[in-house]
Amino acid sequence: MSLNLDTLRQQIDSLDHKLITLLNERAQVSLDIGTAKRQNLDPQEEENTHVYIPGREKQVFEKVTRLNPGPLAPDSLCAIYREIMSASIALQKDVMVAYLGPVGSFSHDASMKRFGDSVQYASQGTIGDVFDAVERGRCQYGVVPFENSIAGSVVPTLDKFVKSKVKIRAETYLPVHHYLLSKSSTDAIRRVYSHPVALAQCQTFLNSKLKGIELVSCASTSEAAHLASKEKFAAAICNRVCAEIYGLDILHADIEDQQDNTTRFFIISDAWDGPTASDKALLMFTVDHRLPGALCDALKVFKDHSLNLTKIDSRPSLQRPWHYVFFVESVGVHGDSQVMNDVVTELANFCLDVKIVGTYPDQRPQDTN
Ligand SMILES: O=C(O)C(=O)C[C@]1(C(=O)O)C=C[C@@H](O)C=C1
Repeated sequence: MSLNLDTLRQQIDSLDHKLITLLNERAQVSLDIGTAKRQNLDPQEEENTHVYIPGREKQVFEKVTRLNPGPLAPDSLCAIYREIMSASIALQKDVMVAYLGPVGSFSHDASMKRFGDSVQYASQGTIGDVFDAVERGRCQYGVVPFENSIAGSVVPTLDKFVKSKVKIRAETYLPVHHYLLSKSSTDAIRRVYSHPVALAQCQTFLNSKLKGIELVSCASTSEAAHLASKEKFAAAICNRVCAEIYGLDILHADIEDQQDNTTRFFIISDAWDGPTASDKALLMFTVDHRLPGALCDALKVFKDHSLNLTKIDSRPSLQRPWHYVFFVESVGVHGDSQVMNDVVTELANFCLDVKIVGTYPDQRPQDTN
């Protein structure tokens, strides 16, 4: 049977008509949800209402993936739904998201994948600036890198959590692939710019293809691309999108030492959300080092409550020399639950400070569970 192009396009036109009607019906319901969220609140509370609900979004993504009969690829359908919900957020409220810029950084990529195109973004110079933008209320949400699967914890983020009042509302995982971008050819490159963590992730490539070339650290990979675009014999190691943004050519793709290189980001805000089917909680506590076995006792509290730990790290407390703040993330528990309440009470018996830094839906990629 031969297919007629005009007839097929008429079918598409008719389907688009239905889609637009349905999308607007959905948008109207979303507006009503926005009104419901503000019901019975005083003006100050109304201003602080949260329209971004990570647990509900996780549910929607799971549902559309489950319902998808094909031929649309699951990732394509999720990308469409990302934008539908982004528009939905923007209809309910003006939302501003702070990220570590400039445009084209991995933080920018993570933010766009999390919030979509319809919200507004504010590029920040440092991770500290992202925290400050949220803490001072200039942005309702901020996106900060927390840890990388090769390079480990992002120290400036941990240190900011020690001092800041912001809370973690969501987590998101971004596969990280590095590209060598330049205006010149590989042979002519005299200098390579990148973020130190990215340079550390591309050691094998650098040693084989650019041995002995000057490596220059900068604040972000997109800043590196910006610098490389201004110099004739320079290159940057950065995200693919920087090629278009900064007018650079792709010389080498996927140059990271490990192909499953992934960075976990936190979405920070002034409040976390209610429990979902599967949550995590990140706690921070300082143990009194004069008590023998204090750390062991602290960790035993989690064991006693059958809580599985997914992350443990420590940083100097910045308040007392040789006192350490421990970060412990547990899975299968929400920060507002009775279990977490008991854990905090028991920890307080031998820890100097105990704080829940955040609680958020478990978004680990399937293969890391
Ligand atoms: O369910 C909500 O609370 C909504 O605001 C609706 C909706 C959606 O469009 O589905 C929009 C934004 C939220 O982040 C989650 C879901």
